[in-house]
Amino acid sequence: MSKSETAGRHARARALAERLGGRPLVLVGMMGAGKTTVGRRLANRLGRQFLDSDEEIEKAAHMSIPEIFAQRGEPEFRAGETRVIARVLKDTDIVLATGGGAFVNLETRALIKAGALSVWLKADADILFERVSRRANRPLLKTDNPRATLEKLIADRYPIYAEADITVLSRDVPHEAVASDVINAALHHLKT
Ligand SMILES: Nc1ncnc2c1ncn2[C@@H]1O[C@H](COP(=O)(O)OP(=O)(O)OP(=O)(O)O)[C@@H](O)[C@H]1O
Ligand SMILES: O=C(O)C1=C[C@@H](O)[C@@H](O)[C@H](O)C1
Ligand SMILES: [Mg+2]
Repeated sequence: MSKSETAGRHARARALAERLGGRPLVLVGMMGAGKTTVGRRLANRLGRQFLDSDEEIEKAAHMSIPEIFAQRGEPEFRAGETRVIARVLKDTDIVLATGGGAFVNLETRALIKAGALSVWLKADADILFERVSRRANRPLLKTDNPRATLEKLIADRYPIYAEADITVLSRDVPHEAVASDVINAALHHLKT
């Protein structure tokens, strides 16, 4: 990347940090969309703290997500997710990566919509399936046909994710490039 491209990239990140003011930036979307990996880079570029709701829940429960699902069940996980997101959104100067189901929950979605700029990281089923297949840490996909389960989740959830303020395609390009796409789309959204 040339010096002027790098300078332009820094300038856009600074401009977005200013325009966001005291609003958290929240990434939503399916498991494997890249919310955690892209979110970390985004926070770094914006000079903000990065938080991940899945990690916060694991810390609070002293258990991994698969253990929480197995020992407490999904409803308890969702209740914990809402609590954690309400708590971390009090801190405005953050980038928050949410778990894949967080925005689908009515109460959690209302919390995010009320105070944050929400960004849907969207990817198609082939990309998501390839990415989530790398690690067996998604309890919702522990079914006889994980691909069909993923497609059902996509069909159910995409109309809901579409309620986010902005949609950005999570392409199979370096994470930095997806982070740049988020910055550009957010700047565009906040200008209009
Ligand atoms: N743009 C990308 N190109 C290639 N691989 C990617 C990209 N974004 C994410 N990945 C890979 O996909 C996998 C899942 O990404 P990540 O954990 O960030 O997703 P997530 O949206 O946080 O999922 P979850 O909802 O389960 O937490 C990781 O191995 C990550 O490196
Ligand atoms: O899509 C989902 O509902 C989930 C995604 C993960 O981030 C975790 O929050 C958990 O595995 C549930
Ligand atoms: Mg994640």
